[in-house]
Amino acid sequence: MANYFNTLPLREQLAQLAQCEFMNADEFTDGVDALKGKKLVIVGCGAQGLNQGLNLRDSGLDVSYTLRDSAISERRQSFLNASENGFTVGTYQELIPTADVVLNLTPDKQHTSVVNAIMPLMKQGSTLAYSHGFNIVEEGMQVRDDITVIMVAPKCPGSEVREEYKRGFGVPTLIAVHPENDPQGHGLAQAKAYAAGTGGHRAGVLKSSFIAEVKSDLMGEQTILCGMLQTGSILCFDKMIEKGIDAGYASKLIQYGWEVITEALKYGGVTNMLDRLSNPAKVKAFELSEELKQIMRPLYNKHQDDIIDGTFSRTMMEDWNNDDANLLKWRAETAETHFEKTPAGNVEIAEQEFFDNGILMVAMVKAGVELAFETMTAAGIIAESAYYESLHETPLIANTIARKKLFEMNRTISDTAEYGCYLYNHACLPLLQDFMQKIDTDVIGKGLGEHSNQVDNQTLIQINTALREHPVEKVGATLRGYMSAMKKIV
Ligand SMILES: NC(=O)C1=CN([C@@H]2O[C@H](COP(=O)(O)OP(=O)(O)OC[C@H]3O[C@@H](n4cnc5c(N)ncnc54)[C@H](OP(=O)(O)O)[C@@H]3O)[C@@H](O)[C@H]2O)C=CC1
Ligand SMILES: CC[C@](O)(C(C)=O)C(=O)O
Ligand SMILES: [Mg+2]
Ligand SMILES: [Mg+2]
Repeated sequence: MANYFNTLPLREQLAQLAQCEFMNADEFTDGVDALKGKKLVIVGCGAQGLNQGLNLRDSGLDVSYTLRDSAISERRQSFLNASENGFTVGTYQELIPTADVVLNLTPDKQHTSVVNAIMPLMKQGSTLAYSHGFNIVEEGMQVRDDITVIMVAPKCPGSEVREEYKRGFGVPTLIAVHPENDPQGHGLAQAKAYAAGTGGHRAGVLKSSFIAEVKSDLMGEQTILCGMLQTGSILCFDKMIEKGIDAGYASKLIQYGWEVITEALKYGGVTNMLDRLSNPAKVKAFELSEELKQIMRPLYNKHQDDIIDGTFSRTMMEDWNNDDANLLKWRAETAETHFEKTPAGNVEIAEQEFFDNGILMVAMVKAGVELAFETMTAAGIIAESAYYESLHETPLIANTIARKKLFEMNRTISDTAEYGCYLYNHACLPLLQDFMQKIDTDVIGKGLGEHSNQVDNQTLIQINTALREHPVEKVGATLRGYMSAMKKIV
């Protein structure tokens, strides 16, 4: 199989990268109708599988699960997830031939073998759905001509897909139809109904392409969403220990700090996050983030370039073929970091203190969000999609660190995201070594304290303007506006 993106002529690559359109709420008036009465069979019952299935069933659709034989006979967690929630569970032979739509929600690494196993069993004219386009775009999976191939990709971890649905809302979702596999022309109607069934239509749906989804999703997860938070956690923690800050305090400041800081991002973007700081702290955070952006820009460009030309996927697939040797080694190394091994202390940290004593963390989030957004849009990804993959999803990933540190983040995200996260971390740690030499506890651990509260008017005006004028803030304001308007309707 060849990398599908690399087989396309340049103009087609560019057209598909730029394919992304925010859909109006009135395009979802039919709700789940296109899938009503159809049999949906989900392969895999993990992070996305379980949570999407629960939402789809609550939306009135007929959902069951198929698992590999060993998962059923050994009553593994995926079997328990499905059966204890009252779903029918069966083997591929039992359920795939009955399915109108097969939702492939197994890890990306398994897609080729899973699709090769289920395809011969699939009904004539049925549909194969994905939540990430890696298999189609990077591996060039060829699907039988009579089968429709769609994607419904929630822009968040599986746990949030369910939590938002239970709140009567949903999560922003990207949908697509593979142009090579839409024999009956109903791919879009089915993808819309599937997105509505998960609740995604209440938060905002982007009509996009498999290619745009893959090239933006990989970029977001490797850089700001997971990589930057991992690197930032390790560097900030080690610096505080080096400077004599209590280990329990340092551990708590970071473990919960990302969540508190990025909550401000969720409500009012980078501007609001920096507005939570005093004026001198804001100036400091801005200056640090500008320096960070300059140092890290080549790394962000490299990640995007390697994703676009297929270098990243080739490298990761080599690791797949080597029994995940690197992934497993890097996972074990992460578990051994000082940050990961130091429990959060039993100390009270007030909400504002996370900002005041975490100026460097604020600077890292700002730098990472803006760089990821700038790099994606420079590569042809549309601003709305780049926003979801940089700013929007950062708080959702930060929540996972608050639960159980980097272990929880890397457990919750896909294996593909975890691999890319470590790759970024290994490159970024040495890159920031000199920068970190100059860092002291005024920006991480203790705050600016009683230092002069004076700022230069012109400097402050320039900083506020730069913050508010950044393109991620413009598109963010519009998209957050849609989300809150839609939330009120529910
Ligand atoms: N994690 C996330 O939040 C997000 C994931 N996605 C995408 O969703 C898809 C699913 O990812 P995710 O939910 O993380 O996956 P998980 O790792 O959580 O999936 C695990 C499930 O897949 C099954 N499985 C594993 N290997 C095989 C195999 N060889 N054959 C059959 N079943 C297998 C497991 O069953 P068993 O018990 O047999 O091992 C289990 O039910 C991916 O394409 C991912 O990119 C998209 C957005 C976010
Ligand atoms: C963290 C990245 C993600 O793409 C996601 C949760 O959206 C993944 O692959 O896990
Ligand atoms: Mg994603
Ligand atoms: Mg992903």
